[in-house]
Amino acid sequence: MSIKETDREIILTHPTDETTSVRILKYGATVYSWKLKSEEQLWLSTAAKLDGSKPVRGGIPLVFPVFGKNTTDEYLSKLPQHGLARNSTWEFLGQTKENPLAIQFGLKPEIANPELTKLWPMSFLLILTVELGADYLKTAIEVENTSSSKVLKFNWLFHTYLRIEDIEGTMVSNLAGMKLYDQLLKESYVDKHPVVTFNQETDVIYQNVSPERAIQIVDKGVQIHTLKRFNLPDTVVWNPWVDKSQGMADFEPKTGYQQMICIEPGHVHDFITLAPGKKWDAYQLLCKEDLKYQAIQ
Ligand SMILES: O=P(O)(O)OC[C@H]1O[C@@H](O)[C@H](O)[C@@H](O)[C@@H]1O
Repeated sequence: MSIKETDREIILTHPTDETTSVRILKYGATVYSWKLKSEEQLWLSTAAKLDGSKPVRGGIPLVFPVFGKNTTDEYLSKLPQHGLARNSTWEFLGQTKENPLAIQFGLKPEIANPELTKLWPMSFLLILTVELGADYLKTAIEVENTSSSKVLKFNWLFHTYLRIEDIEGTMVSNLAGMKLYDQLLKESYVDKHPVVTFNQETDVIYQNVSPERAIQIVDKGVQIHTLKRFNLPDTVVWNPWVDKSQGMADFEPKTGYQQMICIEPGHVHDFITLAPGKKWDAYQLLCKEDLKYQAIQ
């Protein structure tokens, strides 16, 4: 059977290759494992809580309706960092496609975390589609404003933790020449480096990254992950390095920052505003592709 449902999760196995699978928790609709030909592609902390007591440290947590901690909006500012989608239990809606195999999860205020919807009393419907291909994983989101009178204002982000071998031998290509906001320096500037490399804590938001640019994670000259995006103009690049990892109780092992890099496609630099009854959609696609350096404009 290609789809297995338990109380806490859904496990998809590729119909023609049982070494390719994806596991999704109902809590947060969090993809927490993606094995491609037996090899795990995502990073997951060994101390991650998978019991619904806390957002998952690893995999692909979903960030909605706010990225980070908002301080200005009347309602969004009341929500915890990264919103309410990653700490709500979603409804499993079932299979939508057989080949490639796809399933859906839904979230609406009636079933979302009541402590949080109380703080952000908006009408919305989120549909997450997870599609498992023989050589890719696609996560697609549709947001609908189900209110008949109020505008829905939100951020969206796939908080993707990719597994890598060694952060110091890793680089990220095709972000050069982009404007970024450095969340640590609290400064904006244009990244003039030909590739992104890592030797300290990094927390930056690249803005207006063209969808034509496939973001590639390269380990010692070899492509290990390729990330494609639709309707997600911003890309957050995050690695907590030594001190920040020490401060996160659910980040284990403490040396784990060497084996992970978060490349997070989203719409976070500004808010999406949806008129009553309207829908917005976006996706990220993780795959493998030959190394391709794209021209810097
Ligand atoms: O600890 P959290 O809430 O999961 O956030 C982890 C990180 O998420 C990243 O998206 C942010 O850019 C970082 O600033 C943040 O530290």
